[in-house]
Amino acid sequence: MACCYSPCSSSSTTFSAALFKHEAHLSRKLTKPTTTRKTILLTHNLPSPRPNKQFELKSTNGYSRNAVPLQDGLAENSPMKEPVGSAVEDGTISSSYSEKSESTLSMTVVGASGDLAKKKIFPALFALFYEDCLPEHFIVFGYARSKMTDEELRNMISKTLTCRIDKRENCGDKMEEFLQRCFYHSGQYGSEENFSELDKRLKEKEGGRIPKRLFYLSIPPNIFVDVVRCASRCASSADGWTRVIVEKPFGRDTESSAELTRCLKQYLTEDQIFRIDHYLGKELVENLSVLRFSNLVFEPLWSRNYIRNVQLIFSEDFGIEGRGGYFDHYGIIRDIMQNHLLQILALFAMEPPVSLDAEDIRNEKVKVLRSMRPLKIDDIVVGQYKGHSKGGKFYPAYIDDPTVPKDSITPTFAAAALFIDNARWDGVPFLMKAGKALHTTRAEIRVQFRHVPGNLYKRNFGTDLDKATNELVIRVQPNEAIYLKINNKVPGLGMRLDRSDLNLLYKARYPREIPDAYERLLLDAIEGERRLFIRSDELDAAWGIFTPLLKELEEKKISPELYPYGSRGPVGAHYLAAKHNVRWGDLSGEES
Ligand SMILES: NC(=O)C1=CN([C@@H]2O[C@H](COP(=O)(O)OP(=O)(O)OC[C@H]3O[C@@H](n4cnc5c(N)ncnc54)[C@H](OP(=O)(O)O)[C@@H]3O)[C@@H](O)[C@H]2O)C=CC1
Ligand SMILES: O=C1O[C@H](COP(=O)(O)O)[C@@H](O)[C@H](O)[C@H]1O
Repeated sequence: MACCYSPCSSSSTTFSAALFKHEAHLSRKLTKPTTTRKTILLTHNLPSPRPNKQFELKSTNGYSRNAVPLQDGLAENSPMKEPVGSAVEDGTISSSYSEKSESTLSMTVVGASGDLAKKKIFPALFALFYEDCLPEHFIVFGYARSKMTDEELRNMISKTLTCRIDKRENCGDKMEEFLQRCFYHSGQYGSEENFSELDKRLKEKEGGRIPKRLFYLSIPPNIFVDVVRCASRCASSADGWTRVIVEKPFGRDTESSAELTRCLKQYLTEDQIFRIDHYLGKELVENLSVLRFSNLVFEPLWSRNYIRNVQLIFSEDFGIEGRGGYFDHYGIIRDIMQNHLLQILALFAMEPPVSLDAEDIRNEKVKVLRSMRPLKIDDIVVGQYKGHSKGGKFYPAYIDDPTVPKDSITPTFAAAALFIDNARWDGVPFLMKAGKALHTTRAEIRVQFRHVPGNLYKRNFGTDLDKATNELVIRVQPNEAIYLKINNKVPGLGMRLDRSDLNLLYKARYPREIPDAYERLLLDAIEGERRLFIRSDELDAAWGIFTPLLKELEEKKISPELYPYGSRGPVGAHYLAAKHNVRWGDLSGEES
């Protein structure tokens, strides 16, 4: 496939040299993990020369925020050879330590006029500001081609900012304060001149403080590399750090993803790249490891010995609604399965990591992904929604959308059976199902346990023993919950058994608003915490599972099974599950 990104430029030797140097440094770092941890502990115990509110915060992995390594890949000419404010191993403090409070955070949302920026990024930044999670000195720049003044940007984003339902004090004042820190610069995505102008404006606002610059690429993927080239050459931080959050899609297959990574790495080092998968920022996905590794009752059951199958289910009750320009080129397998559902699967199935350090966790995720069998055509069912009338209303087919070609065979639904060929999971089907325009909107993990051996109450269950097995449901959204289906005696003199739920319903137990996934992820990127971002080898392993299948589907032009808008999806999904002796938990009729 031809490179869809702009050709890497002539000065790449300089960057490659920097990259080489940095990778050498990184590999030293990776082979000496204890050094990093020692540094963290030392940093923990250091008195802060000046109180800084950042020092009171906790990063999302539970470490003190300043315990998270701030060290990033440094550009060739950067004078910053040690992270600002870091402690060295003998307990001394680097000379620039006291300057830390004199640094400033500059966030540039590239593609600020777009849907994601308005819907998610600006509101998440405001929520962080509202919760006092941003440093004292910060600014937010919007960048896009659309012409807008600072005031017009503020106007635009003010429409989507909200205060937490449970915390409304000073909402208006806080919003105004936040908006005053927001600015806009209009420019082309591939223009170094325009990025130099942005740099100038950033510097004006940074007021001589050490800049920590975060760029969020909220733009179509074909311009990622252009932006990274311009930002790294003309608007990166000379003496602080520069990080780039990259939105999906990270390519369409193994080759294009590797090419994207190769092109990005002409200008950035791996640890400057924050590949976002917003499902990793969701509360219940974040809780998965806590559930597994901090409760004795779950982890011992977490294997082929007790688990019959695992189901990862995503559904939306609306269709593509004008996003066909993007979606038709990718389809549901790339849009949801290869990233969101596979990331959940990796966290679910990985071995216990050595620690909560980003690299320890990501190493385990890579291992489990690499143990997975590449998908075959027999392991998948694809579907596409068709028009349907209900209650006097007509719901259009996928191909009725003006942004979709009339003869499109892009799947809007897929169900797949995946297998992990390792000792823990040998033979356990991991079923995935993802679809648009279905009967409900939901994302959940269902764990179906094996039958109780020699069950004394067998005759109380009738013939369908599957129905009597325990099922653990982790409902990611909506109505976050964790519940365990158990068998219970119905109170009374007889011996009648009943299916009941041990139910942890979040809104009942934790009556406060759950932060949006983007808040957690932005905060982590600001803090340099990489645990919830995708490393390049992880991405490569993920594509390895799906690429052969995606190619075969496209080469053979496999037609999707049509299903009515608002239905439960194609019947083929049931046959696929049945082939592996599985019944979809969400369709059992007793779902909560
Ligand atoms: N929207 C969502 O819910 C989600 C989006 N994403 C990803 O986030 C990124 C941004 O998404 P979204 O905001 O929806 O995208 P948009 O299509 O809204 O694009 C964002 C901005 O990029 C500019 N742009 C759009 N098309 C082009 C083009 N062909 N060439 C150059 N510039 C263009 C426009 O700004 P201007 O014309 O002013 O320059 C636009 O406002 C994408 O990578 C997407 O895949 C990921 C998950 C969910
Ligand atoms: O990444 C994507 O996610 C959304 C669903 O996200 P959610 O947080 O609302 O569940 C999906 O609609 C979109 O197609 C996809 O690109």
